[in-house]
Amino acid sequence: QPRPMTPEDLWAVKRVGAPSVSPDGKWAAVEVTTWDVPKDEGSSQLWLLATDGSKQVQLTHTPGKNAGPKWSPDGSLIAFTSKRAGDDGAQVYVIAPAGGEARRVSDMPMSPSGLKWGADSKTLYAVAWTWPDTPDDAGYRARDRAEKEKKAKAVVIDATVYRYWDRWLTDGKRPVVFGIDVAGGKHTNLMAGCKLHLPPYEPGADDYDVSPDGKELCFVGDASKDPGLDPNADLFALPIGRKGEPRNLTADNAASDTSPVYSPDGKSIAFLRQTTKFFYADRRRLMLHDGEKARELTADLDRSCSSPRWLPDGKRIAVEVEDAGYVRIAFVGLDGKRFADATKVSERSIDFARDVRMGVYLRNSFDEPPTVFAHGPGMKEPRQLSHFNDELVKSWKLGKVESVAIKGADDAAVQMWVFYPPDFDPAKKWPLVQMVHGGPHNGIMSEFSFRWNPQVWAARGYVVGVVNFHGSSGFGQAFTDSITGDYGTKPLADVMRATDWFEAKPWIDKNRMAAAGGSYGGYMMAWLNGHTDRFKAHVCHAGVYSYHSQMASDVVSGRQRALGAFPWLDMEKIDRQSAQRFAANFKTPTLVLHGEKDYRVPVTQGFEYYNTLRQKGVPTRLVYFPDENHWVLKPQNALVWHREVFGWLERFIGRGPTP
Ligand SMILES: CSCC[C@H](NC(C)=O)C(=O)N[C@@H](C)C(=O)N[C@@H](CO)C(=O)O
Repeated sequence: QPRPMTPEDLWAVKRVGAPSVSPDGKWAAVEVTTWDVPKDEGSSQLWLLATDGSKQVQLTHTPGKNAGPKWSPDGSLIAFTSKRAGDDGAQVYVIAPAGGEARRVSDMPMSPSGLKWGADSKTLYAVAWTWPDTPDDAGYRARDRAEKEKKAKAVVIDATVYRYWDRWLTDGKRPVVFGIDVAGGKHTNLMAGCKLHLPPYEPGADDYDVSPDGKELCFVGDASKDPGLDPNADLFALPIGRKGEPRNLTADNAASDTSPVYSPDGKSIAFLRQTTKFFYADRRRLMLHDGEKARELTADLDRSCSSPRWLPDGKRIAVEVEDAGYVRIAFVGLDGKRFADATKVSERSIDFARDVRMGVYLRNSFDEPPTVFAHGPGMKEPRQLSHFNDELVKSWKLGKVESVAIKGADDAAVQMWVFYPPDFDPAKKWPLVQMVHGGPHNGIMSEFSFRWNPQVWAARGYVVGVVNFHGSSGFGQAFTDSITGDYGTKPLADVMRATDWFEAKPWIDKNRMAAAGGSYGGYMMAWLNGHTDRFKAHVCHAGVYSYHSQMASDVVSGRQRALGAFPWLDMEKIDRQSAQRFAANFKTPTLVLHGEKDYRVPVTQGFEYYNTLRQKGVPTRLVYFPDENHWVLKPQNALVWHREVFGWLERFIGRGPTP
């Protein structure tokens, strides 16, 4: 008998990672993560999925994390990272697709990640953090020991960016690319002595590529004087195994150039380009560099591209594109011609078989956790390969999801998702929760969320509205950029107009409406509190309370563009966009939640908001997570989060239809 979905279900889902397909297209390797909630621990194992859909076979059994499988071009091995007995940190392992014992390839003092194979299947490449002045392992180990033995824990900072997300960047280590010999395990820092490094933010396989002949590394680096102050990520080509300086391939562009991938013949490099500085949501264009110059392939596409991947024919490049509520994989020809399916699901992480026409990718939607599918000639429809969650998904009684077009700020068309409770009866009156997304330049696509999952909220008996308000991604660049310099006004108007839309429905109980949001969505909670009393309760997770206080964020450069001014040049402008300015109006009971390791919206923002509400006598409660960052990622904490959030909503707007 199907039943409503619960927060526990989010931890019962087996979380499937990006597939890697065998060259002959017969198998896909994936990482599958399962969670032991009582132990608060995750474990990842590798599985093989037959692309004829006939079977799924577990390949690794060692407890812990076996991560990021990559199939070798000759088909003989699958590389992955794992921390096993005797390893200080994760190392590179290989395993035969037929199974058996995995073999440790690397023995590095650091933990490599972001693996890629060389075209000859003899070399693996990986990202690892090291000190620029410790070229060998002995030097690294000595420095590592010395750092750990230091009694003084004080950190002296003279960099612009010194921490990112939840990691301090003050130990002097920087991410670089290593080459690792698969047979002997010898590792070499390919960037030793070149003075550049990968961006120290979330370095990974997308930040570099190696030419098919193994003679050149192309990596993302930043040669500007102070990349924190004036960022300019560029692509650099560096000879491997011979002397040579890195050559800047994208010096003509002052903004960000990223995600290089060599064409199968090695003659060109596909990559992504932004042209507006200080704007993280600038449209990412798909570019092609022929060794001399670059040209854009998506000039007529008013959408942002990510994750470029060559098709083996060398004539097309696949990119992921957010488009009006869905993530689509678009195939872009070298002449700029494009093709993308218009399915009502989202698709990501495609990998192509080398020797046959076969693409394997992840499909997901609001109703379906990431699931592996294959598509190739002879298949009328994409074929489902993974079945880890079939039974669980079948056990859920999910409500209907609708996409509606409303008139938002300035009467402009704005898209909103509406989630109905599983037992929705339009003859009854239901409480409403407006769930406001973060960013602000994110969009809510039809994807399965493991944190803010609207279906879980709808299952509690709420109608849930999710507005892709002005500023959201996936609706064109002008829409994304339409809140620059005025972060609050249009998104507020959109949420209010969306709430009018709901209020006009006979099935909404106007007296039982609440709003909830995280990060920028949390900003919108405090902003709503200063501007309206129509909601009976708010939930504010990791919210930006004051844009003055965001000077303590890990990312500071760029806010002058977002907010329209540097604070010292127009303090009033920053103040006008800060929710704090409207504190005199605060009346709405608010649950505030925040994590200590949140460097994006520092935890003091949560304290400021909570303390203000408390001093004013507005009902409030603070849920503090000492071991979480901007997001709540641990199962036990996530269950507390949901218990507190749902408890708060129930206290002020109840749940289910009005009796
Ligand atoms: C496209 S992600 C948003 C990035 C944004 N960057 C900066 C420099 O502010 C950001 O981190 N915004 C947060 C305040 C936020 O709203 N985060 C969202 C999205 O990651 C969240 O849901 O956590």
